[in-house]
Amino acid sequence: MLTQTELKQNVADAAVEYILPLLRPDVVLGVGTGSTVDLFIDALAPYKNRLRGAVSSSERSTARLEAQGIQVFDLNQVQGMPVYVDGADEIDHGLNMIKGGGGALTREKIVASVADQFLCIVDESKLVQCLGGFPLPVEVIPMAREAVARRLARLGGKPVLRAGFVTDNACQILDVAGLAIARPTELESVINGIPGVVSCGLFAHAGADVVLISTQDGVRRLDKNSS
Ligand SMILES: O=C(CO)[C@H](O)[C@H](O)COP(=O)(O)O
Repeated sequence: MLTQTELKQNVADAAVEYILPLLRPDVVLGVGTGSTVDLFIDALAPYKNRLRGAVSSSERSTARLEAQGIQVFDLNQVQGMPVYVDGADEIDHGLNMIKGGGGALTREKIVASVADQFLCIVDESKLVQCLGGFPLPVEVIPMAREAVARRLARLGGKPVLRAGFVTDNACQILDVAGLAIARPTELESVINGIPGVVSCGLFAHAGADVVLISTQDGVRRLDKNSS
């Protein structure tokens, strides 16, 4: 029986296999945040001379990339990237995701938006029929926190401040349990439209293009257009 860490290692290795054909000396990769991505960064390190570098979605990943000798570029220095690699807290069969368990959702969404494709890497515990078991992270501007929390409660959620946590954007996170996420695209728009919300952890307007799922029987792949 593989442990969750071993499952994450296997999908990190599979992600490196996936991106190897895309590497060229002028290529910059988009890199997400989290424990699965940490393993991906380490697995990528032996190939660092085959790429120009990376754009990172968090201070955490920047530190890990630089420790592995992979150059990190500011997004403003980069025109585009062939692929963005990141984990998820939940993903459904339509490749809609909940992200932000690590609190990096806003930068993740920004970097992903510049990439040609989003490669999601998860272990099988993250694949769900319907999103919402994992409380939805919502990044808020601190002065709007309580006003946003009231609006989220009116949508049926139970927002809880992530205590002691400050995002890389000097903002706060409300983790919202209890939301019925039958229509993720609509809910993403509604929450993003609340004044004071920086972004919410629903990735439905721009979900994953490909997901690699680590299982006890190996890594399997789902593509957006075939799922
Ligand atoms: O969205 C994220 C960080 O903001 C991560 O991708 C998500 O939390 C999954 O993390 P892990 O790979 O540690 O399970």
